[in-house]
Amino acid sequence: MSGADASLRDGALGRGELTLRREAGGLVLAGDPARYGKPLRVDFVEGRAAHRRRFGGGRGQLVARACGLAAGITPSVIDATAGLGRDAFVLASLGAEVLLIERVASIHALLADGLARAARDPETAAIVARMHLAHGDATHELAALVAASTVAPQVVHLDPMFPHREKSALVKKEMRLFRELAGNDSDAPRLLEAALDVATHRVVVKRPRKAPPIEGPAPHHVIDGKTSRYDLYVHRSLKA
Ligand SMILES: C[S@@+](CC[C@H](N)C(=O)[O-])C[C@H]1O[C@@H](n2cnc3c(N)ncnc32)[C@H](O)[C@@H]1O
Repeated sequence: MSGADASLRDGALGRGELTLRREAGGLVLAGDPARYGKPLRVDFVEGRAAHRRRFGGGRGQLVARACGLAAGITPSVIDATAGLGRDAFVLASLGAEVLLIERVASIHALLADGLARAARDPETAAIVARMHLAHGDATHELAALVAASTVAPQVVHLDPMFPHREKSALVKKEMRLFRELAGNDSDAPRLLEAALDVATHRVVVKRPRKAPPIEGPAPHHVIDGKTSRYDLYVHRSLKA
């Protein structure tokens, strides 16, 4: 699906297979549970995000190392494939200013709702104050979206969708819902080009461990994790 089709990406909503509705705990995206599993919502206050914030391993976490967070170094980051904001929240928890860009309107709406709820909670308010959300297609508008924000593009973080990246049935259902909305992000090579143009220091790309790098220039470094890895494209080193 090309970036020009971004307005069609919420097609599953248009076909009535998925609905976006407000519940007591916030905005949820829901469909037939047999096909899509549990409704999707963004929650930075409780659950997985809270657990990771409290016990997650700080700057030793894969995403933090890939983005260059180290003792005395906290770069600003553009997360050009924001999704549910999990990676961005980890980076913001560690002190980074992050611009999150998401092109799918319903996913952007879930994120905006999750950020607004987290802004009202004393435990997460300071963290989400560092998270700045934009709606747009980073493949086509990255330079303009970055220029309109206050976040410097020292590091651009990319995590495009990749087919069959997770094994468990539970995650597969969540991924199915996501894929219905986002497609396979087949324009990732052009997104990488756009990211390399705006990043002042590095572009980092999250991939499933065994997947090939995104088509284009070869990464300079690779950081391997248990299930995923990061390909690093380095313009210049980050300094304290
Ligand atoms: C695998 S998910 C990212 C998950 C995210 N890293 C997280 O921690 O929740 C990929 C997301 O990037 C979005 N996306 C992909 N290409 C994009 C682009 N060119 N501009 C904006 N968003 C994009 C997709 O719509 C999808 O929501």
